[in-house]
Formats: sequence, structure tokens, C-alpha cells
Amino acid sequence: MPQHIQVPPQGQKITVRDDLSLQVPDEPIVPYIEGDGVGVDVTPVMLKVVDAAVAKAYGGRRKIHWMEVYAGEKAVKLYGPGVWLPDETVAALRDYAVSIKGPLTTPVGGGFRSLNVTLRQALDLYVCLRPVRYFKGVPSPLKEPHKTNMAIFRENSEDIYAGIEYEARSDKARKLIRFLQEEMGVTTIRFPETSAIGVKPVSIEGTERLVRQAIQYAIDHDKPSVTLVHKGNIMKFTEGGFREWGYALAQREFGAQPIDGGPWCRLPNPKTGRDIVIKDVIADAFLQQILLRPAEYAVVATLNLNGDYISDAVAAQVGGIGIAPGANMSDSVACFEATHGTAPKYAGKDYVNPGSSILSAEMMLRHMGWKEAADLIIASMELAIQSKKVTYDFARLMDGAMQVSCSGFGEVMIEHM
Ligand SMILES: NC(=O)C1=CN([C@@H]2O[C@H](COP(=O)(O)OP(=O)(O)OC[C@H]3O[C@@H](n4cnc5c(N)ncnc54)[C@H](OP(=O)(O)O)[C@@H]3O)[C@@H](O)[C@H]2O)C=CC1
Ligand SMILES: O=C(O)CCC(=O)C(=O)O
Ligand SMILES: [Mg+2]
Repeated sequence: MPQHIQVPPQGQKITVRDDLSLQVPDEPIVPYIEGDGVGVDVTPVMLKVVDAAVAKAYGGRRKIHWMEVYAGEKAVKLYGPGVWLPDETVAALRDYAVSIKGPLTTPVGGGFRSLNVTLRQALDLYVCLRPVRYFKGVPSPLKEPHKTNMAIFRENSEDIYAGIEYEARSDKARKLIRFLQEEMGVTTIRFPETSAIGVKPVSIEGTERLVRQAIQYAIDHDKPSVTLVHKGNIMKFTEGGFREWGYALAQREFGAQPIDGGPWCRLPNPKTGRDIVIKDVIADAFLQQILLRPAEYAVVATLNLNGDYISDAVAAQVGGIGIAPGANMSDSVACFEATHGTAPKYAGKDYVNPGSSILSAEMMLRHMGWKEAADLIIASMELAIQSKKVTYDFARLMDGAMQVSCSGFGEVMIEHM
């Protein structure tokens, strides 16, 4: 019996078949986490817009039964001190296979580790997919923003982001530093007495499963390239390993052939016959090239921390994180979430852009196979932006815009369905 989660009286679970495809009933139960900060603003708007799109697309034949599950500050209020991520929340997200969450706060420095990262680890949601595309009319700092169209595959379970690090002057930091110096011959820790220290695990399996999904996405969506973004010139065995294992997988599993002796390689898309180039670029160079030559990048596969930075940076090219969606996925479970965080200064003010959350829901509908409802969301987003009735983030950069609230933007979208 759940302690606080109320299972809707109607609706059924989405289930996962043996071949990992989804069995989606017409009235699925979908868990959602409202989220901290601006979660209270964007999540209700997202639910309303999705309900409207589903109603319009299917005329009552299909309906989502939303089931609220708790994490973050709302969980602590309900379950008691220290219970930021209740077990029954994690279990529900796993059991119901498809879910959506608002942002959750992670304090800098002390306090708990990120709930977002914990959730991704608990459910082994190893892919963070963040597609970045341009919507006509969105204000952008670029002259040709439509050339930015990338699907970012961020490894979501490893890297320095896994949170293995020890505070400066702690016993554990001292012990690890001593081990590195005495057992491993390390001489390059500049200030050993006052160093905090972190560990960066990057594995062959972790890299391969991420790169496999990125190449498969390029095949399924007829994309011309997959770029491995890494800092392997400096971090030779972790980020360099990612690059090497990525290329090896492309050749071994997808039959990619080296171009001019490599390392770039090429495979014919088995579905369309068109070439997919597998290439790599060093992360710092990549960050300037996405501004100067964004059209050269289609699918990007990268490590966890790089992917965090890259997804916000690329989102900024096409309007910012207010409309940047995302999905965290394992082979069987998917939890959709906005790219942005809790934006605390705007919390509860009905102010921010709900677009990121709504477009994350659009990805969720597509994942469920509810293409018509997903298409309606995209079309109404385009029309809403073109009507110039937009939230503050766009209004401040657009000539002749009328600023609307977070919920107001949801209404504008619904009017355009
Ligand atoms: N997945 C998750 O749950 C994530 C959680 N976080 C957490 O969120 C908290 C706050 O992080 P912070 O670094 O401030 O990053 P945020 O993404 O929360 O906010 C940074 C800035 O981005 C802009 N922004 C964010 N959301 C929106 C939106 N919906 N519409 C328009 N603009 C938006 C605002 O810019 P402006 O000031 O220009 O208006 C805001 O000040 C931290 O605890 C962090 O750990 C962060 C990222 C992801
Ligand atoms: O977990 C957090 O607080 C931050 C995570 C983040 O920035 C991201 O996943 O993009
Ligand atoms: Mg981030």
C-alpha cells in the first residue's frame, strides 16, 4: 500500500514488452513530480496543455490519468524530515515505465547530493536525451538560428557527476590523496593538504550503451552524423576512452568503415541508404563551433558533465533553457524533465516559460506513440510564439511582443490547438 501516493481509480499501467516496446493503454496512468521552485508554476501548466492536446487529438478516446508522486521539498513536507526521495516514488517511476518530473533543488556545497542525479542512478536512466531545435520567431543571438538542430545524448550515470568526491581536509580526502601519492606515485597534486578530491569513473559498458543509442537515433531519424564530444587530449583514459570505445562500437556493431584511414568513420543508414558519419571533436573546440558552424552537428554523444554544459549552451542558441526539453531513459523506463532547474527567484510567481516542461511532455507523448497529440503541441507552440504572446524570457528580446504569464502562455497554446 502506498503511503501518500494515491493511485487514480481509473486508468491502467503502461507496460514494457519483452522486446522493450511499450504497451500503452488508451487511458494510461502517468506519474508526475511537481518539482521545487518554479515546478509549482510550470508543472500544472504542462498538465493542462497535455490534457488539452490529448482531448483535441483523440476526442475523448484517449486520456491520461495523472498520478502525483513526491520528491524534493514537497516529499519532506509529506513524509517527514530527510525524506527527499521516498522509496515509493522511485518504485512508481519504475513500475509505471513512463513519467515526467519538474526540477528539483540541489544546494551548492553541503547538504544532500542531487536528487535528480540520485533518481537517474536509482533507475539507471543512462541516456539523457536533449533535442535542441529552433522554433520560428524565437529570439536568438544567432543570425541563422534555424541551423542549430541537434540531439544531445548525454551519458547520465557516470563521470565526475556520479558524485564520488571528498571534502578538503576530511579524513577520506587525506586517505585518498595519501594512497595516490604513496601507492600510485602521483606527484602532481599541487596542494595535497588542502585539496578536495573527486573521482571520474568512465566505463566501456557505460560508453557503449550511450553511443549505441545515439547511433540508433541517427539511423531512426535519418541524421547525417554522430559526433563524440570529449576532452580526451587531456583526460586520456576517461574522455579519451569514451572516444576510442565509441568509434570501436560504431565499427563493430554498426559496420562503420574508417574514412581515409580513420578515426572518422562512415556507415550507410540501413533504413535510408544515406551515409552517417561518426566523428569526434574536443569539447572546447566544439563549444566555439556550435556558434560558428552549428549545421555541422546533428547527433552529439558526450559524457555527463560535458553534456550538462553543452545542453544549456546549445539551448541558448535557440531561445534558452525556458524551452529546452529532455528525457532520462533506460532500456525500459523513461522519465521526462525540463533542462532548466528550479529558478528560485521566480518560484511561485506564475512568471517563467513553461515551454521546456511542455516540450518534455511532447517527447513523452511521442515516446508513448501518441504522435497526433505530440504534433498538436509542436504546432500550437509554433503558433503561440508567432503570435508574440510570450513569457518574459522571449518578450525581453522580441520586438512588439506582449508579455504573458506562465499560465497565460499555456492558455495561448491551448487557444492555438
Ligand atoms: N533537472 C533538474 O531538476 C535541475 C535542477 N537544477 C537545480 O535548480 C537550482 C537552480 O539552478 P540554477 O543554476 O539557478 O539554474 P536554473 O536553470 O534554475 O535557472 C537559471 C536561469 O535560467 C533561466 N530559466 C530557468 N528556467 C527558466 C524558465 N522556465 N523560463 C525562462 N527562463 C528560465 C533564468 O534566467 P534569467 O535569470 O535570465 O531570467 C534563470 O535565472 C539548483 O539547485 C540546481 O541544482 C538545475 C538544473 C536542472
Ligand atoms: O541535479 C541538479 O541539481 C542539476 C542537474 C543539471 O543541471 C542537469 O541535469 O542539467
Ligand atoms: Mg544542467
